[in-house]
Amino acid sequence: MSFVTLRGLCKQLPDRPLFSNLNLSLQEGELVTLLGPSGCGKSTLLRALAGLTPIDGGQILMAGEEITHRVPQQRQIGMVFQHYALFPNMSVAGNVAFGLKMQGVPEPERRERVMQMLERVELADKADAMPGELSGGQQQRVALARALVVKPRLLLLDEPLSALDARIRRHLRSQIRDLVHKLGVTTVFVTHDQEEALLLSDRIVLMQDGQIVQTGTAEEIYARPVNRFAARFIGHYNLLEAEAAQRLLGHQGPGCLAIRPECIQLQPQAQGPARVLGHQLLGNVVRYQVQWQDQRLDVDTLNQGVQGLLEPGTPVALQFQTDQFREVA
Ligand SMILES: Nc1ncnc2c1ncn2[C@@H]1O[C@H](COP(=O)(O)OP(=O)(O)OP(=O)(O)O)[C@@H](O)[C@H]1O
Repeated sequence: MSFVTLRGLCKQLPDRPLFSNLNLSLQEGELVTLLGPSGCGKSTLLRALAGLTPIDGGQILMAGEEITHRVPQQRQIGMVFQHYALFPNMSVAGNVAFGLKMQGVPEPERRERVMQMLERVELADKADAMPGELSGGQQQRVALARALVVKPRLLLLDEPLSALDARIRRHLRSQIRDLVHKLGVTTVFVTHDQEEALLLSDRIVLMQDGQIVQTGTAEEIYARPVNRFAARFIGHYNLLEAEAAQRLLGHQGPGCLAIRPECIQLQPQAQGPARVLGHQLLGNVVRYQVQWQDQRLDVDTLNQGVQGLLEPGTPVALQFQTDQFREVA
């Protein structure tokens, strides 16, 4: 049975509907990411779950109870935002203890729970520090501890890593994943970063223009995108219209052919039918842009070092892993 259910949610903006009849279920203990481009409605959906944004129709249920009209304080939800929003004049321990104090938890238990949670986020030695003395990543861990210490039924994270640098981001990402799984708290994580969603989620909810385009595990969405948008947004697929797929590859089918960049091999060849246009270094992967007749393709290869790079203008032959072709609407 689902733990959280959004049923027929509607949200009207002054000039247009954002959601109309949006449906989503979350299982207890799962970590779900809302993924989509800027403006698709991720934050509004999260805020509706939290009770911070009123909705114009539909129902929200948690553990079988309707909470649609409950104020945020009555929903037992923990939230972490992109900007840390810690109380600057309170110590780290004071910040984490705040919610427990509000709940009337007595001092000895409060102290014990705060220290336990700070240990879990590896900040026990900073209990007496002030937020201003901490790095961005540390402040975000305090915000996480503050949200979790009250044992929320649902944890909502709105782009919590966006303001951090790449290395800290990676570390904190796996820390969040491990922690929420260990505590078994149902979690919704908003991001526009597909890599973050692929690495974090038990399930991804892919959104576009206020609608859910596809839900599934990282593997499912990556390997079986339902449409062009999903194919571009998640897998960086090359898209060939049916006519081009037939003409160039002899592929018969009514839909658009989606080909992942890593499912094409390049071979330098004097008579090669395609030509390298340029490349981008993505760390251990080199992404080539290749012109093949009227089509421009992205091709990913392993980075074998600078001496192995193909210069712009190099003629190449292309080999395709045809069993990885995917037709999309
Ligand atoms: N109170 C409001 N009044 C008018 N328009 C709003 C309001 N709240 C949100 N919107 C609009 O709704 C759309 C969705 O916004 P939302 O912040 O939910 O998107 P998002 O996917 O979280 O984007 P981002 O990643 O940029 O935050 C945007 O076009 C935004 O301008």
